[in-house]
Amino acid sequence: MTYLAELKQSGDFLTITRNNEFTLEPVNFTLDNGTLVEVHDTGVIQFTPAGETTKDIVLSSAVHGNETAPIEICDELIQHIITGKLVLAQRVLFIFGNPKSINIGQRFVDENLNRLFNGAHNQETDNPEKVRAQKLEGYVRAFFEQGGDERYRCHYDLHTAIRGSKNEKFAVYPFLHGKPWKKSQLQFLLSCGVNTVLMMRSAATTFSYFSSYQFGADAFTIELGQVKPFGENNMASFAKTKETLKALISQEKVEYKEFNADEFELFTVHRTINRTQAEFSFPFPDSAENFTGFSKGELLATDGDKQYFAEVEGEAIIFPNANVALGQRALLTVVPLEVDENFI
Ligand SMILES: O=C(O)CCC(=O)N[C@@H](CCC(=O)O)C(=O)O
Ligand SMILES: [Zn+2]
Repeated sequence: MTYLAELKQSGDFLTITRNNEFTLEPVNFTLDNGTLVEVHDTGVIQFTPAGETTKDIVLSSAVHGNETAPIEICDELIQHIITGKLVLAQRVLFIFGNPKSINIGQRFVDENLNRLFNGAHNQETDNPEKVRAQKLEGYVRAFFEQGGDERYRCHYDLHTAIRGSKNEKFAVYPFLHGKPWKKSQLQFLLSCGVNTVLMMRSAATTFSYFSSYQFGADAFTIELGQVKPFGENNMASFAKTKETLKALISQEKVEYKEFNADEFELFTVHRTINRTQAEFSFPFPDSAENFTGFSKGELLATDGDKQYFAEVEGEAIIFPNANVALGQRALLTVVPLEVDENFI
């Protein structure tokens, strides 16, 4: 096996993944501490500690290849696990989503991988991202099903945003179909340095929605800052996230501080604006940050002949992107949300 010795010695699964953009022969081996290591495919590595575990945890990064900070965080965790510096107490599946897009330093190669989950890859024409989405769904399904449905499940899909954000770190809570939002998850996020959460109001084809909807996992898309090339991330700004993730995977039980609504900024989606026309534009510059609020009546976007104006005072913009494919989300707008009986 060509890469096995290298993996055992360095733990550098990221480089092995980058050197094998589309496939990698599966291998497995056991660490001195008894943890079983299983490489299922390029970018997909599973760890099963020898002792009793209670949680099945998925940590994904590189669903967008140019979002390097999450890749660096997961790379370090994987290396520490394989070299024995970090001893796991829980089952963990790490995923580097789109290896080729890491290598070309782009969000995606042919198509945005994070619009292809929950079956959305089942379209007539194939491309590598559709194939990958289908395979990743299979690995996540096998991982959760192998654990069994009595166990605790979570999936944190780590990203960085294209624009700067007034609230630097924030998370997207996928639509729960009426189930309550969990304060304990907000406490986990706060411990990661994330105090801002957007509650989605509809089904999606994102990776986090897939794990939430199909497997009842506590799942989030977590935006950890702004996109930067490798080597340009200020890793100090990710220290809390890294420590919290380490604790999650290496401890039997983690205690977070008591919930206090005042420590959070919560938002709910007001609406989604899709690009339907080739001529699509925003009236604000690329420097306009996520969470910038608009006054009622101000122009938000122009899609062909249709203009969208802010419907409520303070309607704030998230993920504006005029370059998305036709039919895709070009902008989310959000409004504040108070903690009420829908939180448990
Ligand atoms: O900054 C941007 O415009 C996009 C950052 C990003 O990749 N965000 C995710 C959010 C996924 C979700 O809605 O849960 C995405 O657009 O895929
Ligand atoms: Zn992303």
